[in-house]
This record gives sequence, C-alpha cells and structure tokens, in this order.
Amino acid sequence: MEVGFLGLGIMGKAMAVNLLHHGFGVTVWNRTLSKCQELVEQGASVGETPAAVINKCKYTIAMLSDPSAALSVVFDKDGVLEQICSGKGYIDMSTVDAETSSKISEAITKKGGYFLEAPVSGSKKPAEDGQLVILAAGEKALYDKMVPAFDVLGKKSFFLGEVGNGAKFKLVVNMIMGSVMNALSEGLCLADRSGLSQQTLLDVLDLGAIANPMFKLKGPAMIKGSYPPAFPLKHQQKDMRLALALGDENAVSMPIAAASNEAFKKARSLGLGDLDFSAVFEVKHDARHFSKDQNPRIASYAAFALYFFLCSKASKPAAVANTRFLLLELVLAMGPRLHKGSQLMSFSSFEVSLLLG
Ligand SMILES: NC(=O)C1=CN([C@@H]2O[C@H](COP(=O)(O)OP(=O)(O)OC[C@H]3O[C@@H](n4cnc5c(N)ncnc54)[C@H](OP(=O)(O)O)[C@@H]3O)[C@@H](O)[C@H]2O)C=CC1
Ligand SMILES: O=CCCC(=O)O
Repeated sequence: MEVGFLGLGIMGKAMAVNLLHHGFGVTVWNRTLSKCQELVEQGASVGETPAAVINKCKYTIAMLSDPSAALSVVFDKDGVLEQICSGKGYIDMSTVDAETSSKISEAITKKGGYFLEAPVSGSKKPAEDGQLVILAAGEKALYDKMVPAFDVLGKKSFFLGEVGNGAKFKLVVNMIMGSVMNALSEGLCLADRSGLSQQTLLDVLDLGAIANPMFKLKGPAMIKGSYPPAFPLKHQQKDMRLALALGDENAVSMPIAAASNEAFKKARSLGLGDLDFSAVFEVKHDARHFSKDQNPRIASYAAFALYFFLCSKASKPAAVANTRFLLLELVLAMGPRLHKGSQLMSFSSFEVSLLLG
C-alpha cells in the first residue's frame, strides 16, 4: 500500500517511519522540507507540496500541529484540495476541533474525495512502537481501507461514526489528561512544601487506585526539572482551549479544566511552550526553589557564583540589576525555608535568560 504523509513533527515522523518499516510505500511532505531527508534515508519519497503528494497517492495521512495548520495544508495554494478527486482518501490524524474537521470534510467530499478524521491518543513512544489508540470518524469505507495502516500505527482503533465525533473524543480525553497533569503537579508541590519526599509520593501513587503510566513516566523527570518534549505544552494548551470551547457550546461547566488551561497559558507565557506539557509543574511549584530531593547547597553555590561572575563581567547595568534582584529573591526564598535546613532557590531558565538578555 502506498500512502502519502503530510507533517513530520514529533508524531508524524515516528508514524511515517513505522509505516516504512512495515512495508508501506510512503511519500512525505513537511512544511520545513529539510525534515524529509531523514525519512528519505529510510526509503521514503518526497512530494514537493501537499498537492503533489495527493496527486501521487491514493491515500494521504496528515499529522499537523493545530486547526490553522490543518486548514492551511488543505485550502492554501498547492494544498490538498487542488488534487483531491474521486477515489482518493484524506485522513487527518491531527488534534483539531470538530468545526475544523467538518470544514475539511465538506471541501474534500465536494470534490469527490473521501475523508476520515483519526486523531490519536498516545505520545512519541507509543507512536514509535505502533501503540497508539486511534479515534476515527467519517467515511466508513475509507476507515475499512485504512485498517492495515491503523494496525501498524496503533494497538486499537475505534470507528466513532460521523465526522466530528473523533475530534470531540480526543479533546475530552486530552482535557482530562491536562487536568490530571495539573493535579499531579500540585500534589508534588504540596508534598515537597510539607517536607515530604516527592519520590515517595510517586511510589505511593504507583501502588494505589490512581496509578497510571503518565505518573510513572513523567513524574520522576518532573522532580528533576527535566521536560524533554514528547507532547509539547503548546499543543496541550491548544487542546484545553478547544475542549473548553466544546464545553461552552454544550453549556458544560468545567472549572477544573479552565483552571488547568490557565496554568498551561501561564507556562506558555514563561516560554515553556516547546517543552513537554509536564513543564506546567514549573508554574505550580515556583521554579525558584529546589526540592529536598535535590542538592540545595549546589544551588546556592551556583547562584552566588553566577552573581559574582556577572558583577565582574557584565557591562550591562540591566544584567547587574537583575542579578541583584535575583539575589534578593534568593535571600527571601531562603528565609522561611532555612529553618527546615533543606530548600533553597534555584534559577529557572527564564530567569537566566533575563539575566543574560
Ligand atoms: N506529541 C504528542 O504526544 C501528540 C500530539 N498529538 C497531536 O498531533 C499533532 C502533531 O503533534 P506533534 O507531532 O507533537 O507536533 P510538532 O509540533 O512536533 O509538529 C507539528 C507539525 O505541523 C507542521 N506545521 C505547523 N504549522 C504548519 C502550517 N501552518 N502549515 C503546514 N505545516 C505546519 C510542522 O511543520 P514544521 O516542521 O515545518 O514546523 C510539523 O510537521 C498535533 O495536533 C498534536 O496535538 C496527538 C497525540 C500525541
Ligand atoms: O495528544 C497527546 C496525547 C499524549 C498522550 O496520550 O500521552
């Protein structure tokens, strides 16, 4: 089976590689065309535009960042609509809202093509391992044709009926996931501030009724302040926003999701949007202090070393002023905590960039 693949981000690349490794012929396109090279080395062909890919392939999958990207690839010049025609299928696996999906569906079916939305649950690793959960809706005949590809990409696929149902399902799932991530972040923060071990909290959670793969996978990295992007925070915030709009439409009160969305927005405003969505923890726990599980002495030495280095080297008065401000914050942060003898301030990357800028 020959398929086209539009969008080689974190997910698209892993999915396209998976299809190649399972014997599919794959023709790829990505807005930043240079990202196609790695796929070419693994046997893919390249289409110069979305239209060129559609022209070549009977079935084309898209995995794009958000509604505006999904619409642009279909409707803009050299887009999908220019070549879609009777007998061709377009499968959008991006996470978008039902309205976006319906617009795309209508335009494609008007030209005689088939449309399926098929957003996925599961992140980078499940995408690499073919363990996604596929939430498909739209043209059933196209779904049936795509089952062999879905069997490679996922561990389970659902056909959910008319266009929009897959998109809505995905938003509900991610709304829950984003809210749970906020709850975990607050729990880790509360444990730490109460003098408890965050690692022990993770161990306790893992043995109880709310044990789940997300806590197990992300929790240990979060307490180290490490957020390598598997699911970028900016996409999680997009999903919260779209889920809240779905709540508006249906008059569903969602105060927990709304508060979680605010935390993700705050994280984006701090420049954390490209990190993993677990970086929302930085907003909760006030990145200015180290947990007991880390080494506070190293933090204080590092802070003072940076202070003296900048005082001696910085020609910019602003940098010196910022350094003084941070030192003041350090002293303030140390005050209430020193009696516990355990916790000190650290610099967030945001503050370091302020300093250097
Ligand atoms: N990462 C994850 O864990 C999961 C993500 N998803 C969803 O899958 C989709 C892709 O996610 P992910 O791979 O993580 O995202 P990335 O940010 O890694 O990739 C986004 C892709 O969209 C392309 N793109 C962005 N804007 C445009 C545009 N205007 N026109 C054309 N192409 C564009 C990017 O191209 P370029 O390289 O040129 O920037 C890139 O190929 C999103 O909808 C996300 O919500 C779903 C499940 C899990
Ligand atoms: O949309 C992203 C979902 C990420 C996940 O299911 O782990």
